[in-house]
Amino acid sequence: MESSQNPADPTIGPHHKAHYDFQFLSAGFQLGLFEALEKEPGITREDLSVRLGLAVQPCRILLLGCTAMGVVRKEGEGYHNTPFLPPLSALPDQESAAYLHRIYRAVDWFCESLKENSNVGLKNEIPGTASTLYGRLAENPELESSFHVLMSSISHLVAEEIAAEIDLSGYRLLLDVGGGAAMNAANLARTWPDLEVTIGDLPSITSLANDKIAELGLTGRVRAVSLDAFHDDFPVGHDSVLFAHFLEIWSPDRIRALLAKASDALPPGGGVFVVTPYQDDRGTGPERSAYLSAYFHTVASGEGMVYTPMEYEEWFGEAGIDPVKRVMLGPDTVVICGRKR
Ligand SMILES: C[S@@+](CC[C@H](N)C(=O)[O-])C[C@H]1O[C@@H](n2cnc3c(N)ncnc32)[C@H](O)[C@@H]1O
Repeated sequence: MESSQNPADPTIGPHHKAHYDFQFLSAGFQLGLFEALEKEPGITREDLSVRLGLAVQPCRILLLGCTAMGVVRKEGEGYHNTPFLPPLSALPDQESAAYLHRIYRAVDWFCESLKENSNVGLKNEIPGTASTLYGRLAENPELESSFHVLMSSISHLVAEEIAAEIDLSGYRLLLDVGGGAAMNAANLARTWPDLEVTIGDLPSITSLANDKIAELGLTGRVRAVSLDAFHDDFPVGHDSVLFAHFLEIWSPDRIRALLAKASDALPPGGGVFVVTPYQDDRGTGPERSAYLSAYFHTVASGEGMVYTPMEYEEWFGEAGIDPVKRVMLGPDTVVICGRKR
């Protein structure tokens, strides 16, 4: 039996109270509790209530929940973060926490989204008229910038591994479709000194990406251009295409169309690399594939989910791309590598 089918505690117990745990964590981030404890370890409850702008009793309730969960520790009268927190606090700075809070609210519409087969969470919680999260972000510049801060911090966790594990030694010009704020492009360009990278992303992102590229001193080898992957032709002349954290946003039909477009734009032997969250081929997990699928369906697009490597390999075949290998990056991310016939 695969581990994803065999959770440590198979009872419903921890799950039916999970909304409380989540609220303690979410409030801790939003109110700056963990940041305050990082700056002033051992601070007392009374001082914390002043720092966080909370009345004494609400602050006490927050601390009770966080210590009960084990994310905060009390020693004498002072409070400390525990080692359970850093993987989380590494992600949400205040800006990202504000963004995540919106997403948490939107995911509350999961059941309605399943019934309507549509991203009801996006429609009800993120202002704007576009049908996808990315379109609505373009309508909300502050939210868009928070999204990219957060996305970069998530991509950062695997970006170095991607650069270490994907062999681009045979390629000179990579097209990074939906490349966002250049996290992967920058790492790949640093790893492969002969490589040039074109990031194709929505117009609202390109100047953000180009500023980042300039800041990293990579202008000349990395550039961002405006590309709507569905409606524009892919720029010509590239010998490899990267889809990182991109294809899973979309439906199988749209993924097939994107892979066909990539294949058409490449010469024979051209490389195709899909970096995506991992779902095992039997469709049983891991957990992160389930969470992210709920997110894509309820918020991001209403049409995507985390697919299995086997599905990508079939879609590669239909597009005239031979699957070459799968590379796991930790337990939750896979790179599916292919070569155009
Ligand atoms: C989940 S982010 C991934 C960013 C980056 N590849 C990474 O791994 O960090 C998805 C990206 O797709 C872009 N995007 C969404 N719709 C797009 C479209 N139609 N054409 C091109 N890019 C698009 C978004 O702006 C965003 O930067």
